[in-house]
Amino acid sequence: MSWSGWGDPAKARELPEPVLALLRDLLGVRAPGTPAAALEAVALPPVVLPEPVLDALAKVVGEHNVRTGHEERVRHTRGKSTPDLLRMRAGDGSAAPDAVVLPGSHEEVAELLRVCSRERVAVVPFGGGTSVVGGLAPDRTGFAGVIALGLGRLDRLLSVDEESRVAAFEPGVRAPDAERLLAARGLTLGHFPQSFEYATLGGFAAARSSGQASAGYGRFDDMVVGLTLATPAGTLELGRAPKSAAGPDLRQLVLGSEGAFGVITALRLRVRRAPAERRYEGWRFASFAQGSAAVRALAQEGPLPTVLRLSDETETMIGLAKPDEIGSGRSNGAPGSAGSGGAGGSGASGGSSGGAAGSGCLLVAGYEGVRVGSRHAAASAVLARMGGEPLGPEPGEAWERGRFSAPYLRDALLAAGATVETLETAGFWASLPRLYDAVRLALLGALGSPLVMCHISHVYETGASLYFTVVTPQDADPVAQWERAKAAVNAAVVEAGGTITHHHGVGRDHLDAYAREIGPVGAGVLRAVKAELDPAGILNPGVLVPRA
Ligand SMILES: Cc1cc2nc3c(=O)[nH]c(=O)nc-3n(C[C@H](O)[C@H](O)[C@H](O)COP(=O)(O)OP(=O)(O)OC[C@H]3O[C@@H](n4cnc5c(N)ncnc54)[C@H](O)[C@@H]3O)c2cc1C
Repeated sequence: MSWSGWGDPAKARELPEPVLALLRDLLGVRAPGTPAAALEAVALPPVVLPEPVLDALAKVVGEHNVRTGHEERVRHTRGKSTPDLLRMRAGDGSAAPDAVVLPGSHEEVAELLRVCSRERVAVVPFGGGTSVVGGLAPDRTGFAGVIALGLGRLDRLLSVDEESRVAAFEPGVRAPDAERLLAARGLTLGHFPQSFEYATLGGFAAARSSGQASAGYGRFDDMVVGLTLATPAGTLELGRAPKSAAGPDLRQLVLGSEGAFGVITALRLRVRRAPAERRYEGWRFASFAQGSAAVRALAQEGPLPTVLRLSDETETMIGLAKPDEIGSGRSNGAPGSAGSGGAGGSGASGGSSGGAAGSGCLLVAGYEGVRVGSRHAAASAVLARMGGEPLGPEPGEAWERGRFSAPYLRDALLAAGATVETLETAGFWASLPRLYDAVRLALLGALGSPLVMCHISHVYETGASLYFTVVTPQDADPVAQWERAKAAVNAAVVEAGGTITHHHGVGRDHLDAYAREIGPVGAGVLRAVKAELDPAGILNPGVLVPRA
């Protein structure tokens, strides 16, 4: 993983000329961004953890598994939000941990938590490091130091109960490895977030992740049937049965706990048969409102495809649903041109022309697993009844090919002088149009005339999430510029009655808005749980739990 950007450096992407022209002509991006500092030049604070404490940690995990080297600390500094990347590119490593500690078992995690509670060392559970909400940069005030608890050594598939369709994993297993291990038995989790290449199972549970195929496989929290949580107060073992009436479901207290209540050291996950058949395709709707009504009809009346994604007019026009094709020539050239959105041009192979070039909204529907033919036929009838125009397989297959590509564009955009960031929320169907308008207006108010794109890709009978991508020229202080925009959006989401996050989590970036969302009683409940499980307050301080 690139330390100052996203993903495998070998897959880094240059911006093609049409995209540079778009940045110049449409957005007014004039100057390139500051080039990324060299890794050796990142300024880190001195290691303040006293030697005896480092020795005590080494006694638990072995000397080799307590790392204080420059590169190791840089690679465990912050997550992968755009402000995180802007700070890292500028050589600002001020949030670095003093040490990276790598436990190899539940018992070692439990013992580390005891040592750290005693020595007042803050502990940041670190999975794939892909947090986009400031979940890996704790408030170190009052602590003797901070360690990143790297979970990469806890990377085993523990067991598979094929009869119950439950697989047990350690938390540091990355998503591609989980899929590979399950595929060997003909199984799948079906969890494919855009951070798939690097994020871990423990991180998915801790942040209540939701993947691109959530319509078919559910959110990650739907997949978790059991958990083991190491806390300073002892171990919590949860999940004796799929469902239970034995009081409140404490699993829900661990899901989304973002490392603030304990460290997830094992997960038992519902798995499914790997799909034998897959079918992806595109549809065109005249407007986002018309497409939303169609998506709602599928969510409420069924049948739901496995993947369902509706881009608004701007996202369709830019072609973000098919990032692999931006500027590649495969999509008729320039983003914003007819074919790039898939609503009209080249995407029409196998279907009708899709109407006016570049107009309307692209819907991608993917069907996987069993009864693909009959589900496709029934869902297609609903989409056609709701005004959809079939575009054939190409736009859907193009989306599937490029589904993990978009984050690689972000680094090139930052280097070119544009800030690009994503925001997400969710609400009930009846409030969704108001939420959509509120977020867009907040962004326009804060940033002037940014490019704002949106899609719906997680749907429920009662509502859906809205996922925005924003591109704007960087000013002299792009971090402060983005923080102003983010504060405006957070306020607008709360005001419009949406939730502050559908799947990215709370971290530090959403903490104030989250406190408003749950109110003083809710915040008090979280503080009480934290006080019980983590009396010394060492676990990810400043993340998730609102201060009194
Ligand atoms: C380019 C990009 C695309 C993304 N796309 C999606 C998407 O499509 N859907 C989505 O849901 N999210 C997405 N995310 C957000 C992110 O990938 C998720 O939040 C993911 O769940 C984080 O997993 P991780 O292993 O990287 O966790 P980390 O980033 O390492 O940690 C996240 C939080 O969980 C805590 N934590 C991690 N592991 C444990 C553990 N074992 N026990 C207790 N606490 C733990 C950490 O302390 C932190 O607070 C994206 C992020 C990026 C950068």
